[in-house]
Amino acid sequence: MGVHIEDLSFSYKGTDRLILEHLNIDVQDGEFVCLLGQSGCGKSTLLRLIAGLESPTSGELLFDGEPIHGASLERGIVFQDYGLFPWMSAGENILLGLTQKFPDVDKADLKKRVYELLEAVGLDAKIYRKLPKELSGGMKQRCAIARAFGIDSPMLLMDEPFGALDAVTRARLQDLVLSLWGKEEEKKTIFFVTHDVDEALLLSTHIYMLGQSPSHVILDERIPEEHRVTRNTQFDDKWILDLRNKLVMEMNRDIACRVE
Ligand SMILES: Nc1ncnc2c1ncn2[C@@H]1O[C@H](COP(=O)(O)OP(=O)(O)OP(=O)(O)O)[C@@H](O)[C@H]1O
Repeated sequence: MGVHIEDLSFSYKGTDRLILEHLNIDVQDGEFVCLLGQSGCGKSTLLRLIAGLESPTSGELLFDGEPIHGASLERGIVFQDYGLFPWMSAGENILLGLTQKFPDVDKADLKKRVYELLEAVGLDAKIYRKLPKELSGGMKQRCAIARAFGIDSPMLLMDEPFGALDAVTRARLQDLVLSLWGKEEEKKTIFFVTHDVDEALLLSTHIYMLGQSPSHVILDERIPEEHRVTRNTQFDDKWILDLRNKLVMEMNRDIACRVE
């Protein structure tokens, strides 16, 4: 489902510092959107607004044409720190999400679905009974992704989900999310926060770069289907390389503005 943001400004309650100012965003159903920008520029804040955890100070924020009022299972969230309850097993964490979303479905059927989801994210059935502390970071994030895709929200908000992972695990999970997103007939709309230009170019169909203080959109780039790249072709496409240079230059310019 699409998101339309018009002239949005935002300050956290009890403060008068503007974090976001005159922000405009237009995202269509099924797009994979990456939010790029320097640390502290307001990417997570924007995600919290779309999640319904904060409300705009002024301006318009519409989800599927309607204003957002509070959090909803229509918009799943995946955090960098996995967001798993430490006292529940991995399987129970995934099951909890399914029970909340599908309260009328038989528990045994939901449990079966948890095993299917574990398999879909490349985890052994034995993981069901493990506590999060017994799992590696990559395994925990696979569980969080299984939970998010299991809930089957039309929109997924991912806040630097791979930021704490090593490069190899990160690459595997990028491929996993892309393949889960790509194989769905009705694709989820994904908002994915990252600092990493190459990650954004690999994953997204649409990139927004946010500038700092207060944050606003400094670049809005859609990646046409014919220029979608894979890990192996990432550096072959001239159009993508030009876009990469543009993104890196804008990011550097934004850092320089801040330093001066
Ligand atoms: N609850 C809060 N109350 C007041 N200010 C906040 C709150 N949360 C974040 N901020 C401020 O809002 C600004 C934007 O923070 P935000 O976490 O959205 O940035 P970010 O781009 O996601 O950063 P990073 O990439 O480092 O995660 C920062 O200056 C931060 O200090």
